[in-house]
Amino acid sequence: MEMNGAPQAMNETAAPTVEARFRVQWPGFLLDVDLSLPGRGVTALFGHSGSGKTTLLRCIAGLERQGQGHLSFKGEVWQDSARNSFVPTHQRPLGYVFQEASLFPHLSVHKNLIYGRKRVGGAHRVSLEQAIDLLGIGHLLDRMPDRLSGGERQRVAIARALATSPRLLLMDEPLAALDLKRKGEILPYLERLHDELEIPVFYVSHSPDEVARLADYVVLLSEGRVVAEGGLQETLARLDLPTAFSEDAGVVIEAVVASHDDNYHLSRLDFPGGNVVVAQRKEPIGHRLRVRVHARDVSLALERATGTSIANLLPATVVEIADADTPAHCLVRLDAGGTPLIARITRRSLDHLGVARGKAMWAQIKAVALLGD
Ligand SMILES: Nc1ncnc2c1ncn2[C@@H]1O[C@H](COP(=O)(O)OP(=O)(O)OP(=O)(O)O)[C@@H](O)[C@H]1O
Repeated sequence: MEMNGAPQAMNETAAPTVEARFRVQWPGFLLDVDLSLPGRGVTALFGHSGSGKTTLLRCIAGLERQGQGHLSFKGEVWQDSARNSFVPTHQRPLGYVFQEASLFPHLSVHKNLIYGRKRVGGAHRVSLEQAIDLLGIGHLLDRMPDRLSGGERQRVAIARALATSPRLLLMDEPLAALDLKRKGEILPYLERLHDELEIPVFYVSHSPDEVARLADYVVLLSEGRVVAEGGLQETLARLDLPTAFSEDAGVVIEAVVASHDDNYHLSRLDFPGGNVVVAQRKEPIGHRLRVRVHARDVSLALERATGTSIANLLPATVVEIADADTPAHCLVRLDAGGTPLIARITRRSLDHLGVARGKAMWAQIKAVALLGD
């Protein structure tokens, strides 16, 4: 199980306000999508390398003119190929953050930020101070870009994109060029953006961890097509998607810190359908957290086990059984009082326990790992 300070809106799927239809043909590749995306929160564009994530983001930015497309943002039409209308990139109110921060090398951090800001003129929805504060770069303003670490450079690039007061923020694997440690440093800032700004973010990633941590809505792409789209929790719990076959298969639960046990250094996190006890958290009672439960860390029992060191037992009903990545295993989707869980168990256990749809069982969450601490 993994957890982090959570974005708040995981289960709220706002009315679709970004309508995107594109058909772009490259030699040997066709992007063909028809999407209705939420106009708030973080939408992850997720898929393997070459699935078309960047091409889709570039289409939304107006950087791909060839091909057919229709794009409307909150009722404003940015592209309608059938009517030959196309709002050029520089007139679209968007910020774009690339894998590698592209700062002007001859300008200080502060001047880089000001430069981006000048471009938009009047309407400033995000103040410069707010952008600096959100990304924690106040102490870096006088530095030149070549004196920044990779993570700091990327934070400046994100602040610069924000300083342009975008109505839509596009991020193309903003953490891809960073090592694990730097990624860990930047993720909390991205979470803050999510929590504190109203700007919708389209976030390209092929990292299940990043998606679990940041996204509210997920678009799964494969070979230029949309394989699935929907709220994060429902989409991760689907057994018919390639995500279910990966090492990282599992669900995300939104929980609330319910109590702390100072004696044993534990905290209890509540969610619809139950609770889990984890190593003590620093967040106050009432704080919302995202909890990631990997399928490989969930086992099943017929009865509530006693005399075991396993603490986290939840009553759950079997909803669906599907193949897993090896013939020896299968995936079982469970409903724990409204919260979906996936267990990866052996076929032998499946038969042995008589696991079947509708059966009431106990799910045991075996391992607890924390993400983002
Ligand atoms: N300008 C272009 N001309 C020709 N082919 C292109 C062009 N841009 C992208 N492609 C091809 O389109 C396909 C999708 O590429 P895209 O970069 O959108 O995928 P991706 O999912 O973002 O991949 P990655 O995760 O590796 O960045 C790839 O096969 C790529 O080679």
